[in-house]
Amino acid sequence: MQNHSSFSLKARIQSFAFAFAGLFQLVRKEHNARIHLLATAAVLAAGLLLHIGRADWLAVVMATGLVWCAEAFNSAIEKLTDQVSPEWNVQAKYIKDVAAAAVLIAAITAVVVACLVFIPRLQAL
Ligand SMILES: Nc1ncnc2c1ncn2[C@@H]1O[C@H](COP(=O)(O)OP(=O)(O)OP(=O)(O)O)[C@@H](O)[C@H]1O
Repeated sequence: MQNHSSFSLKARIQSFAFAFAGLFQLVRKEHNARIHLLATAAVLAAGLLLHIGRADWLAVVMATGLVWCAEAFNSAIEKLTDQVSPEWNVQAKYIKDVAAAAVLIAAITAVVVACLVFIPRLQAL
């Protein structure tokens, strides 16, 4: 824990370092994150190959970021729940299922965006 009374550039830079370490841990430990990494690489490659436009890139980047955010929060909530309630508990089940639903919603959104962006491009080939 740090003293938050005064602004410190060093502390801000350290916060970024912690956040990047969290991202690294997410990819290293969470199997779903590796699937997201593959999907992100595939979508970026498809965007470059199919020369999608600026508005399409905006949608693709937003949808991809949404999935990564949801996965990061879901993983953190899972770990926190395991810490607070290691035994089977109906509330723990609810919390984990709803957190997982956030990833599902984000993933469905990303699939819809990918269909809207890429299907017309593929049809035009
Ligand atoms: N302590 C618990 N109490 C009640 N149900 C739980 C508990 N832990 C897990 N569950 C149930 O099992 C499901 C899977 O939980 P788990 O923590 O294994 O996540 P997961 O979806 O397998 O995530 P990942 O594959 O990323 O590890 C939860 O969505 C929930 O329904």
